[in-house]
Amino acid sequence: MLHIYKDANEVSHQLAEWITSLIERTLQNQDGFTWVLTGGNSPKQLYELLSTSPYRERIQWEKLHFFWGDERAVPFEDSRNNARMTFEALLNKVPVKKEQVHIMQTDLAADAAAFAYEKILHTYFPSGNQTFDLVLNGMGDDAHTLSLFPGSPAIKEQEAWVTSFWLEAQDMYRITLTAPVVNLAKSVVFLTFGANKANALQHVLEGPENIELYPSQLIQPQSGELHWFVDEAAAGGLKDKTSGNQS
Ligand SMILES: O=C1O[C@H](COP(=O)(O)O)[C@@H](O)[C@H](O)[C@H]1O
Repeated sequence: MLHIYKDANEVSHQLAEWITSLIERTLQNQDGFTWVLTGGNSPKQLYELLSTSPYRERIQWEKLHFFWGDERAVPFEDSRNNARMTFEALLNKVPVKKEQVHIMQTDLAADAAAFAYEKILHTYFPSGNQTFDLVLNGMGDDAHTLSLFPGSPAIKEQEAWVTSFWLEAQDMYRITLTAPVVNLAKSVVFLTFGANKANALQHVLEGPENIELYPSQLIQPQSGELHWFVDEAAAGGLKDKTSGNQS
């Protein structure tokens, strides 16, 4: 489902409400909530909002379990590290214990970190039939999501839930969840705003399938929900701007 709002600020506020309501509804029927966080720049305002009233008080933080969709294989202290950004914007400001938070261990070699992370995921989801309650994704202006970059080996992974690879363009290893594990989630939501994303969004939502060029097309939950929270600028290239179901 496509949700279009005026600007980045409104997208972030609306998504903060949507996520908080999802957590409240879910915890009425189960005892925990597993949430994959995204990195990059787009979610910073969202994270900061969630750490403040009314969301801070509404969310039962002690029942949440946090994961990341991807990581730059740089030390936690490095400003490019996704987990570091998330701690600064959210996790340092809310009452969560370290046992609830599962960062990708960038102090290990990337392939070892991926292997270790996959083991953690299988302890949470032993059946392998359904995974996270929520996956929050961003999308780059090149239509990448997570660290599933155009032309990268990670977009071809059909078995492993976590993989790693050398990203030549950024001179670093990346560690990422793969499409198979994300597509087993109950809800996946993309947070995408800015005119620089319009071309990619139009191709991803309305263009022919081409996952090599537009990896975000890989994210098609098998039984879960797929939502896009976007602003008018990012939606500028869409032929169909009606909020509602998109393929
Ligand atoms: O490199 C990354 O980019 C994507 C998109 O970031 P954004 O700032 O354009 O939203 C992000 O979702 C991912 O976690 C990150 O590693």
